[in-house]
Amino acid sequence: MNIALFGYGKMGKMIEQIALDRNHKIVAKIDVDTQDIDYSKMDVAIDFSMPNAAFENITKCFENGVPVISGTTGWLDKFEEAKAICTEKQSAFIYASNFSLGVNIFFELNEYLAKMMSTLEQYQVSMEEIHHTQKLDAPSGTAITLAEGVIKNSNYKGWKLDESDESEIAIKAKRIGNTPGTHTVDYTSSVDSIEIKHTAHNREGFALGAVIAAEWIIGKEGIFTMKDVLNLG
Ligand SMILES: NC(=O)C1=CN([C@@H]2O[C@H](COP(=O)(O)OP(=O)(O)OC[C@H]3O[C@@H](n4cnc5c(N)ncnc54)[C@H](O)[C@@H]3O)[C@@H](O)[C@H]2O)C=CC1
Ligand SMILES: O=C(O)C1=N[C@H](C(=O)O)C[C@H](O)C1
Repeated sequence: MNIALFGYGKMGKMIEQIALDRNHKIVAKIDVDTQDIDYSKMDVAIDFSMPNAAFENITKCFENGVPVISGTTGWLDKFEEAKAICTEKQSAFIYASNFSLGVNIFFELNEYLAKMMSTLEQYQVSMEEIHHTQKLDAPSGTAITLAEGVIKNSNYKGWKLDESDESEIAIKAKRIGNTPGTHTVDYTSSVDSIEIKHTAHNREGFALGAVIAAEWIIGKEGIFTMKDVLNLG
Protein backbone atom coordinates (compact mmCIF):
# COMPACT_ATOMS: atom_id res chain seq x y z
CA MET A 1 0.00 0.00 0.00
CA ASN A 2 1.29 3.49 -0.89
CA ILE A 3 0.94 5.79 2.11
CA ALA A 4 1.28 9.58 2.19
CA LEU A 5 2.12 11.11 5.54
CA PHE A 6 0.67 14.57 6.20
CA GLY A 7 2.67 15.85 9.19
CA TYR A 8 6.14 14.44 9.67
CA GLY A 9 6.55 15.13 13.38
CA LYS A 10 6.55 12.74 16.34
CA MET A 11 3.58 10.74 15.07
CA GLY A 12 4.46 10.94 11.35
CA LYS A 13 7.86 9.39 12.08
CA MET A 14 6.40 6.65 14.30
CA ILE A 15 3.77 5.79 11.66
CA GLU A 16 6.51 5.58 9.01
CA GLN A 17 8.36 2.96 11.12
CA ILE A 18 5.26 0.84 11.70
CA ALA A 19 4.15 1.13 8.05
CA LEU A 20 7.56 0.01 6.75
CA ASP A 21 7.54 -2.93 9.22
CA ARG A 22 4.20 -3.97 7.72
CA ASN A 23 5.65 -3.81 4.17
CA HIS A 24 3.97 -0.60 3.06
CA LYS A 25 5.63 2.16 1.06
CA ILE A 26 5.81 5.83 2.10
CA VAL A 27 5.28 7.80 -1.12
CA ALA A 28 5.12 11.30 0.38
CA LYS A 29 6.11 13.06 3.61
CA ILE A 30 4.28 16.36 3.64
CA ASP A 31 5.09 18.93 6.28
CA VAL A 32 4.55 22.65 6.80
CA ASP A 33 6.89 23.85 4.02
CA THR A 34 6.06 21.25 1.32
CA GLN A 35 5.26 23.12 -1.93
CA ASP A 36 4.02 20.78 -4.66
CA ILE A 37 2.04 17.70 -3.67
CA ASP A 38 1.71 14.81 -6.11
CA TYR A 39 -1.45 12.88 -5.14
CA SER A 40 -1.23 10.45 -8.06
CA LYS A 41 0.72 7.69 -6.27
CA MET A 42 -1.17 7.81 -2.95
CA ASP A 43 -3.44 4.89 -2.01
CA VAL A 44 -4.20 6.51 1.36
CA ALA A 45 -3.22 9.60 3.35
CA ILE A 46 -2.56 9.61 7.10
CA ASP A 47 -2.81 13.08 8.66
CA PHE A 48 -1.17 13.75 12.02
CA SER A 49 -0.36 17.42 11.53
CA MET A 50 -1.63 20.46 13.41
CA PRO A 51 -5.07 21.82 14.32
CA ASN A 52 -4.75 24.72 11.85
CA ALA A 53 -3.57 22.48 8.98
CA ALA A 54 -5.72 19.35 9.20
CA PHE A 55 -8.87 20.56 7.42
CA GLU A 56 -7.03 21.75 4.31
CA ASN A 57 -4.82 18.65 4.15
CA ILE A 58 -7.80 16.32 4.49
CA THR A 59 -10.15 18.04 2.04
CA LYS A 60 -7.44 18.40 -0.64
CA CYS A 61 -6.98 14.62 -0.42
CA PHE A 62 -10.72 14.06 -0.94
CA GLU A 63 -10.64 16.41 -3.93
CA ASN A 64 -7.83 14.30 -5.39
CA GLY A 65 -9.57 10.97 -4.76
CA VAL A 66 -7.36 9.93 -1.82
CA PRO A 67 -8.98 8.35 1.29
CA VAL A 68 -7.91 9.82 4.63
CA ILE A 69 -7.06 8.56 8.11
CA SER A 70 -7.08 11.59 10.40
CA GLY A 71 -5.58 11.61 13.89
CA THR A 72 -5.00 15.34 14.32
CA THR A 73 -6.96 16.77 17.24
CA GLY A 74 -8.22 20.31 17.90
CA TRP A 75 -9.80 21.05 14.49
CA LEU A 76 -13.29 19.54 14.92
CA ASP A 77 -15.16 22.83 14.46
CA LYS A 78 -14.75 21.93 10.75
CA PHE A 79 -15.50 18.20 11.07
CA GLU A 80 -19.01 18.36 9.58
CA GLU A 81 -17.72 20.36 6.59
CA ALA A 82 -14.92 17.82 6.03
CA LYS A 83 -17.42 14.94 6.14
CA ALA A 84 -19.68 16.70 3.61
CA ILE A 85 -16.75 17.14 1.19
CA CYS A 86 -15.81 13.47 1.65
CA THR A 87 -19.36 12.42 0.77
CA GLU A 88 -19.59 14.80 -2.20
CA LYS A 89 -16.30 13.49 -3.62
CA GLN A 90 -17.28 9.84 -2.93
CA SER A 91 -14.12 9.36 -0.91
CA ALA A 92 -13.47 7.57 2.41
CA PHE A 93 -12.63 8.97 5.85
CA ILE A 94 -11.83 7.84 9.37
CA TYR A 95 -11.22 10.35 12.15
CA ALA A 96 -10.32 9.08 15.61
CA SER A 97 -9.23 11.18 18.57
CA ASN A 98 -7.17 8.15 19.56
CA PHE A 99 -6.18 5.25 17.28
CA SER A 100 -4.74 3.01 19.98
CA LEU A 101 -6.52 -0.34 20.22
CA GLY A 102 -6.42 -0.11 24.03
CA VAL A 103 -8.08 3.31 24.10
CA ASN A 104 -10.81 2.13 21.75
CA ILE A 105 -11.59 -0.67 24.21
CA PHE A 106 -11.41 1.95 26.99
CA PHE A 107 -14.01 4.06 25.12
CA GLU A 108 -16.40 1.07 25.20
CA LEU A 109 -15.71 0.45 28.91
CA ASN A 110 -16.32 4.15 29.62
CA GLU A 111 -19.76 4.04 27.96
CA TYR A 112 -20.71 0.82 29.76
CA LEU A 113 -19.69 2.29 33.13
CA ALA A 114 -21.54 5.56 32.37
CA LYS A 115 -24.72 3.58 31.68
CA MET A 116 -24.45 1.72 35.01
CA MET A 117 -23.68 4.91 36.95
CA SER A 118 -26.43 6.98 35.33
CA THR A 119 -29.04 6.22 38.02
CA LEU A 120 -26.66 6.64 40.98
CA GLU A 121 -27.02 10.34 41.71
CA GLN A 122 -24.59 10.30 44.64
CA TYR A 123 -21.61 10.01 42.26
CA GLN A 124 -20.07 12.97 40.43
CA VAL A 125 -17.95 12.18 37.37
CA SER A 126 -14.75 14.03 36.48
CA MET A 127 -11.86 13.39 34.07
CA GLU A 128 -8.15 14.03 33.95
CA GLU A 129 -5.81 13.90 30.96
CA ILE A 130 -2.01 14.21 31.14
CA HIS A 131 0.15 14.87 28.08
CA HIS A 132 3.61 16.15 27.11
CA THR A 133 4.32 19.87 27.28
CA GLN A 134 4.38 20.32 23.45
CA LYS A 135 0.69 19.49 23.08
CA LEU A 136 -1.20 22.41 21.48
CA ASP A 137 -4.81 21.58 22.36
CA ALA A 138 -6.62 21.12 25.68
CA PRO A 139 -8.51 19.15 26.67
CA SER A 140 -7.20 16.28 24.55
CA GLY A 141 -9.34 14.87 21.76
CA THR A 142 -9.48 11.60 23.71
CA ALA A 143 -10.84 13.34 26.82
CA ILE A 144 -13.53 14.99 24.66
CA THR A 145 -14.52 11.59 23.21
CA LEU A 146 -14.66 10.14 26.75
CA ALA A 147 -16.85 13.05 27.91
CA GLU A 148 -19.15 12.60 24.91
CA GLY A 149 -19.40 8.89 25.77
CA VAL A 150 -20.59 9.75 29.30
CA ILE A 151 -22.97 12.49 28.11
CA LYS A 152 -24.59 10.07 25.63
CA ASN A 153 -25.32 7.59 28.44
CA SER A 154 -26.27 9.87 31.37
CA ASN A 155 -27.94 13.15 32.34
CA TYR A 156 -24.77 15.27 32.12
CA LYS A 157 -25.37 18.28 29.86
CA GLY A 158 -21.83 18.97 28.70
CA TRP A 159 -18.17 19.21 29.71
CA LYS A 160 -15.89 22.04 30.81
CA LEU A 161 -12.16 22.49 31.19
CA ASP A 162 -11.22 22.70 34.91
CA GLU A 163 -14.14 23.62 37.18
CA SER A 164 -17.78 22.85 36.40
CA ASP A 165 -21.16 22.74 38.07
CA GLU A 166 -22.84 19.41 38.86
CA SER A 167 -24.55 19.17 35.48
CA GLU A 168 -21.25 19.22 33.58
CA ILE A 169 -18.18 17.00 33.49
CA ALA A 170 -15.03 18.77 34.70
CA ILE A 171 -11.94 17.86 32.65
CA LYS A 172 -8.51 18.64 34.10
CA ALA A 173 -5.69 18.91 31.53
CA LYS A 174 -2.12 18.56 32.84
CA ARG A 175 1.08 18.99 30.78
CA ILE A 176 4.00 17.06 32.29
CA GLY A 177 7.36 16.23 30.64
CA ASN A 178 7.13 13.74 27.76
CA THR A 179 3.93 11.97 28.89
CA PRO A 180 2.51 10.20 25.76
CA GLY A 181 -1.10 10.28 27.04
CA THR A 182 -2.88 9.25 30.26
CA HIS A 183 -6.66 9.45 30.69
CA THR A 184 -8.66 8.86 33.88
CA VAL A 185 -12.42 8.83 34.40
CA ASP A 186 -13.42 9.14 38.05
CA TYR A 187 -16.77 8.72 39.80
CA THR A 188 -16.70 10.00 43.38
CA SER A 189 -19.34 9.91 46.13
CA SER A 190 -18.94 10.82 49.81
CA VAL A 191 -18.14 7.17 50.64
CA ASP A 192 -15.99 5.90 47.76
CA SER A 193 -14.56 6.36 44.28
CA ILE A 194 -14.49 4.28 41.11
CA GLU A 195 -11.73 5.06 38.63
CA ILE A 196 -10.88 3.74 35.16
CA LYS A 197 -7.59 4.72 33.58
CA HIS A 198 -5.68 4.22 30.34
CA THR A 199 -1.94 4.90 30.22
CA ALA A 200 -0.04 4.97 26.92
CA HIS A 201 3.56 3.87 27.52
CA ASN A 202 4.75 5.31 24.18
CA ARG A 203 3.31 6.40 20.78
CA GLU A 204 3.52 2.98 19.09
CA GLY A 205 -0.08 2.05 19.89
CA PHE A 206 -1.47 5.22 18.25
CA ALA A 207 0.66 4.63 15.14
CA LEU A 208 -0.22 0.94 14.81
CA GLY A 209 -3.95 1.72 15.06
CA ALA A 210 -3.64 4.39 12.34
CA VAL A 211 -1.84 1.99 9.97
CA ILE A 212 -4.43 -0.75 10.65
CA ALA A 213 -7.19 1.79 9.84
CA ALA A 214 -5.36 2.72 6.60
CA GLU A 215 -5.15 -0.95 5.57
CA TRP A 216 -8.86 -1.38 6.34
CA ILE A 217 -10.14 1.66 4.40
CA ILE A 218 -8.65 0.72 1.01
CA GLY A 219 -11.44 0.06 -1.54
CA LYS A 220 -14.17 1.52 0.72
CA GLU A 221 -16.33 4.60 0.28
CA GLY A 222 -17.92 6.51 3.17
CA ILE A 223 -17.31 7.81 6.66
CA PHE A 224 -16.21 5.25 9.24
CA THR A 225 -14.92 5.03 12.82
CA MET A 226 -12.48 2.82 14.70
CA LYS A 227 -15.52 0.88 15.92
CA ASP A 228 -16.01 -0.27 12.32
CA VAL A 229 -12.32 -1.09 11.90
CA LEU A 230 -12.15 -3.12 15.13
CA ASN A 231 -15.60 -4.66 14.73
CA LEU A 232 -16.72 -3.37 18.14
CA GLY A 233 -20.40 -3.34 17.13
N1 LIG B 1 -5.51 10.31 17.18
C1 LIG B 1 -4.43 9.80 17.78
O1 LIG B 1 -4.33 8.60 18.05
C2 LIG B 1 -3.31 10.73 18.13
C3 LIG B 1 -3.40 12.05 17.77
N2 LIG B 1 -2.34 12.88 17.95
C4 LIG B 1 -2.51 14.21 17.39
O2 LIG B 1 -1.77 14.26 16.17
C5 LIG B 1 -1.28 15.57 15.94
C6 LIG B 1 0.23 15.51 15.71
O3 LIG B 1 0.87 15.04 16.85
P1 LIG B 1 2.48 14.97 16.94
O4 LIG B 1 3.04 14.21 15.80
O5 LIG B 1 2.78 14.55 18.32
O6 LIG B 1 2.85 16.53 16.76
P2 LIG B 1 4.20 17.14 16.19
O7 LIG B 1 4.16 18.59 16.56
O8 LIG B 1 5.38 16.34 16.60
O9 LIG B 1 4.03 17.00 14.60
C7 LIG B 1 3.15 17.77 13.84
C8 LIG B 1 3.82 18.04 12.49
O10 LIG B 1 2.88 18.67 11.63
C9 LIG B 1 3.62 19.59 10.85
N3 LIG B 1 2.78 20.55 10.15
C10 LIG B 1 2.46 21.83 10.46
N4 LIG B 1 1.70 22.38 9.51
C11 LIG B 1 1.54 21.42 8.56
C12 LIG B 1 0.85 21.37 7.31
N5 LIG B 1 0.19 22.44 6.83
N6 LIG B 1 0.86 20.21 6.62
C13 LIG B 1 1.53 19.13 7.08
N7 LIG B 1 2.21 19.13 8.23
C14 LIG B 1 2.20 20.25 8.96
C15 LIG B 1 4.60 20.21 11.85
O11 LIG B 1 5.66 20.91 11.19
C16 LIG B 1 5.05 18.97 12.59
O12 LIG B 1 6.17 18.35 11.97
C17 LIG B 1 -1.73 16.39 17.16
O13 LIG B 1 -2.92 17.05 16.84
C18 LIG B 1 -2.00 15.35 18.23
O14 LIG B 1 -2.94 15.75 19.17
C19 LIG B 1 -1.19 12.47 18.51
C20 LIG B 1 -1.05 11.17 18.92
C21 LIG B 1 -2.11 10.21 18.78
O1 LIG C 1 -1.07 15.13 21.31
C1 LIG C 1 -0.88 13.95 21.66
O2 LIG C 1 0.26 13.53 21.92
C2 LIG C 1 -2.04 13.06 21.73
N1 LIG C 1 -3.18 13.47 21.26
C3 LIG C 1 -4.38 12.75 21.18
C4 LIG C 1 -5.47 13.45 21.97
O3 LIG C 1 -5.55 14.70 21.91
O4 LIG C 1 -6.26 12.78 22.61
C5 LIG C 1 -4.22 11.29 21.48
C6 LIG C 1 -3.16 10.93 22.47
O5 LIG C 1 -3.65 11.06 23.75
C7 LIG C 1 -1.86 11.68 22.25
